[in-house]
Amino acid sequence: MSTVLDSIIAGVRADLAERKAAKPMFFVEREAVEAAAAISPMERFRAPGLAVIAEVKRRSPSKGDLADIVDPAALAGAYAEGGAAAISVLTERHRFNGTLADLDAVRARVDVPVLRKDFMVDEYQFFEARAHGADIVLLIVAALDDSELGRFLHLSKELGMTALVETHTAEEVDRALAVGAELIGVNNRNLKTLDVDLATFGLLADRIGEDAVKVAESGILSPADAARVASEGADVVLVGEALVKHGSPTEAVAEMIKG
Ligand SMILES: O=C(O)c1ccccc1NCC(=O)[C@H](O)[C@H](O)COP(=O)(O)O
Repeated sequence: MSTVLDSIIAGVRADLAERKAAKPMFFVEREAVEAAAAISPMERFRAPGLAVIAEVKRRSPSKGDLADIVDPAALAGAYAEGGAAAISVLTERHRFNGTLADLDAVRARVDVPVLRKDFMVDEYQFFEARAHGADIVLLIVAALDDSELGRFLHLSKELGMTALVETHTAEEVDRALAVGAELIGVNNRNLKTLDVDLATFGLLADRIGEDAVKVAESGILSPADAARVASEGADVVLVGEALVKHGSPTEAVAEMIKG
């Protein structure tokens, strides 16, 4: 049976085919090599205290329209002012109303690392991410086989980027560890059903162990939720909805950090 994730990826592949036709790989590879070097988020993520990856998120398959973000750079600047350790920018068009132009605008505004949050299924997207200034890319274990996972992790590193390897089950955590992921996310949202269960992070955190940096993703709606996952071992939280709907993004990030 086809899942939400399958249908998102079908749209991503169709868009990708258009971009590849408009700008062949050779040109994107050159732009990636010429881009300013990527910034590693790992030192900040490993530092004491909870780090926040603050997301620029207009809409989502689970919640529909969330916020009318006309100036993503201003939002990212406000997040950085509140102490965000990194900014996540959704660049998928059909379900999230994001663009690569959002990534460009955010990259130009902030000095903290920037995550290109998309559904990465093809080498081209990694060169493209780097060409547009991304420092971090997302690898969703549920969307990739082991060979793709290993290849894309390696390619991310070769381009100087850090891969956030996203899991949702014990088996996916084991697959992430097997390819040597150093930054592992547990998504509290099941991308096949869109159900959110904040307990997911706590159930999987121990399995990740102490070597990898642990990121709790999705469904963190309040500082109390952030404090909960931090107490369960999260080094980092990735937050979208709660920040874009808060009204004062700088304060919202600062409150999440305090927990
Ligand atoms: O947000 C969704 O509905 C969604 C559905 C299908 C695939 C991915 C989806 N979201 C991407 C994310 O990972 C979240 O934007 C991110 O973790 C922040 O989540 P939240 O704080 O709950 O907005």
